[in-house]
Amino acid sequence: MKALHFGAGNIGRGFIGLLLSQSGYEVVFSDVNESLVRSLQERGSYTVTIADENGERIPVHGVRAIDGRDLALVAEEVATADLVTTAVGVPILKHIAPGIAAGIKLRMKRGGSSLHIIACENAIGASTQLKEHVMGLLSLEEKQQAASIAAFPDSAVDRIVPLQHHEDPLAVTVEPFYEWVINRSQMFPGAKEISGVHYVDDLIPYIERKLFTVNTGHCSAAYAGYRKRYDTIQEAMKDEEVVGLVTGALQETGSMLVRAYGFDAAEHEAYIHKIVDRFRNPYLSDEVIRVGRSPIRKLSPDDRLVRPALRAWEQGGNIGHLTKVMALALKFDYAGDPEAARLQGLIGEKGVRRAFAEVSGLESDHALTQRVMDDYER
Ligand SMILES: NC(=O)c1ccc[n+]([C@@H]2O[C@H](COP(=O)([O-])OP(=O)(O)OC[C@H]3O[C@@H](n4cnc5c(N)ncnc54)[C@H](O)[C@@H]3O)[C@@H](O)[C@H]2O)c1
Ligand SMILES: O=P(O)(O)OC[C@@H](O)[C@@H](O)[C@H](O)[C@H](O)CO
Repeated sequence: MKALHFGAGNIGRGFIGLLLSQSGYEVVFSDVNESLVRSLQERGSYTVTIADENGERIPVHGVRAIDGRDLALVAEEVATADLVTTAVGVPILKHIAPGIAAGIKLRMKRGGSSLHIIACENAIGASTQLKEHVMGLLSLEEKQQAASIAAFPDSAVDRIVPLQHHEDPLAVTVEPFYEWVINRSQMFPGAKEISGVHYVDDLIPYIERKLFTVNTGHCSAAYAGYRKRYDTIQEAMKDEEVVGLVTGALQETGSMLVRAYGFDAAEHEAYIHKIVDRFRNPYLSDEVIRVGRSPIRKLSPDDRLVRPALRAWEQGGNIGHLTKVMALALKFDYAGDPEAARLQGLIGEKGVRRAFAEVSGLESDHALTQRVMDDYER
């Protein structure tokens, strides 16, 4: 059994590649980072270290890697894979679509079996987004045929994997916790299950609970931490003011989620506590610039700040901490982050109100925009 995984980065090696290998797949990574691909080709293995008091080291053997820029090679691997997964970042999905589309065409020509293609990205409906990119590259006839051979189940993935700074370029340190949830209702019947994955028939409550708790809380710590000149989330989480903002934002998204999905309030509170503890993990060093990366994406309409805040506001709930985090995101001016630089350019060019309206999809005179602007001025 072979799994082709796009993106041999932190989550690719530290979570998806590891789980697929433990599940009996031969893992083939496709990546555009030449030195990473070369190291994987030369060594064919790497080590995952669990960031806790035991520091268990888990070897992952028998992996291969291909150059993701070689379209023919990518297509051949897609055509012969038993599973395709991705962890490349949402904006990259459109760039891997041509290789996947070419692979599906090849597979159809050869009369190959059905295939699941699962995007493991931090977004609602990431596999569906990938499907749209892929289907957009097929003719009408190919699209009809592809629908019976390729399915794109959405998924939610959760494991904190920081930027890695080791002598060994393939070594990856990850937190002990992980959760991978896949929408079974978008899969072909009778598919082999990946061990360690939780299959559900309705993914939306799971992905929203994850994105609007783990990722809302995480970026709250990152943007507040950046403002207070902390380097890592772990340092920021020692500051009671940062913790107050994080837990305040999570109370706001939590109340919204409990109202929207009928989650048990006490269980959700325990979920929040567990996540805040994960941010504090002393065995990890997770930089605020990673967690705050891509502020335009994080301020976009369906992401971890605007969507839960708008929904909470519509429900008549509190949003005072969330608007403050959005204001802090507008002040995330780390020059090494292309989106942060673009956002600061937009603010300089159009003013902060119009820049926020543009990235958030909210009207300039929306009540929520006004509250973000008030916090920004403060
Ligand atoms: N790191 C985490 O804690 C974490 C947890 C859950 C989800 N995620 C999500 O997983 C995704 C990847 O995050 P990451 O932290 O692993 O990032 P990363 O930068 O470590 O890894 C991304 C990899 O994709 C590769 N890539 C870029 N363009 C490519 C292409 N065209 N073809 C093949 N590979 C390509 C990069 O070279 C890189 O190795 C993101 O969507 C992120 O939101 C990350
Ligand atoms: O990957 P991003 O940029 O969407 O978000 C940064 C972090 O919050 C994220 O990578 C978390 O570490 C991860 O989502 C935990 O499961």
